[in-house]
Amino acid sequence: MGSDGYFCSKAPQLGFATFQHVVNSRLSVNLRYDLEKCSQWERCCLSVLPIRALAPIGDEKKPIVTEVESSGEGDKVMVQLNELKEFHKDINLPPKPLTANDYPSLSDGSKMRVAYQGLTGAYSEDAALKAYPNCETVPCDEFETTFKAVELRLADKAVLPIECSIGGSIHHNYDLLLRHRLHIIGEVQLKVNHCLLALSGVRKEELKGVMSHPQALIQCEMMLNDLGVVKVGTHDTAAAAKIVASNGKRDTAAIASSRAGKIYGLDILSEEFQDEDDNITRFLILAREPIIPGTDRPYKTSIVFSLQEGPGVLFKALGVFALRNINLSKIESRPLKEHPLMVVHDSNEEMVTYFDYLFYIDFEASMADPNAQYALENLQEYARFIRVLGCYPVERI
Ligand SMILES: O=C(O)C(=O)C[C@]1(C(=O)O)C=C[C@@H](O)C=C1
Repeated sequence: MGSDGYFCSKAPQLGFATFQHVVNSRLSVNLRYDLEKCSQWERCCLSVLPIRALAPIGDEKKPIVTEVESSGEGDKVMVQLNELKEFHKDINLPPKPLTANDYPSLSDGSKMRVAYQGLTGAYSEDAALKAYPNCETVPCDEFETTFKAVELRLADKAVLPIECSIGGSIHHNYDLLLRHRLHIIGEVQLKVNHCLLALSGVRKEELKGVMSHPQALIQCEMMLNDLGVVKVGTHDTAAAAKIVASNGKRDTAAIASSRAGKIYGLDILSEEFQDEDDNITRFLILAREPIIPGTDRPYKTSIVFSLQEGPGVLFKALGVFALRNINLSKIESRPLKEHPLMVVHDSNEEMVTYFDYLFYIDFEASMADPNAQYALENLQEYARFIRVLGCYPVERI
């Protein structure tokens, strides 16, 4: 066994399952699970886990810190090609291992470090602060860096935008959820009110260009077309505000939040600049450990699966939820990159190829609910692979 992970062999007829935990290809812990004593939810996981362990999906490699240095490019985490280039603020020292005291209490969010993509003033930081008002936010260079920051214990949680009510799904982040092993432990629905920001005294008529994150540019597309300006994409909305503030150009504005305007000293030319009044972005909160699902309040479960070949398999797969009256709140498909083509034989034994997909589904039920467990057991009949990405309380806006 070459890589880290859980490996499971199941012997339900004997009443137990064996787990082997392999770390750094060396350390191995064997766990014998007594099926009689397992709750239904645990048993359901046992049956889903082997599929997950065997599925050759995603990048199994864990990031390795090979270098720690300060790039002096501001306070952002950049972990590239398995290298930690810089961690937050001004530390030049390697990250110190966390002790039990470093673990924050979940009750008030104090001391918790939450990684997000962007500069200070980005909407993702607003989402982090909405979820954990007293947290320390950790700005990161890329979305993938937020995952690595949590994996490397430089942050406790990551906040990741996953879909916008105007622009739709953020596909790259769906791919990252599968490539990494973090768990979804919550969601944040954030009302996004864009402002058109410029240097003091600038009028709209003077503008030739507007900068922002591509999602924000999409959300304000009609307004920008009316202005007749050139749209320029930036890493995040706060970065656009920072560039406009620091380059001193009076013909360029930024789309960002009013908070970003204050931070970077820009004037607001227009508020609620988005094309639709109701502009909501949904963020996921990710952590190294899953939360224990409950039934005390409405919960949502996010899964990803790929399907066996055959007619109507997707219909049957979705049927396992409909049959149990479980509502689906989201479905997204992504190409199965390692095996993009599915080869099947038709009735004349001719070879036919289809694109092959991963399906991401959010369903409105808790994994503590037997109904949801039966649905997943049933789904296994049609799936080649299933992974539970997380079960978490539903956030209503
Ligand atoms: O650029 C930011 O401020 C972000 O937090 C990213 C992001 C996104 O990726 O959708 C978040 C919310 C808004 O929809 C626009 C941009």
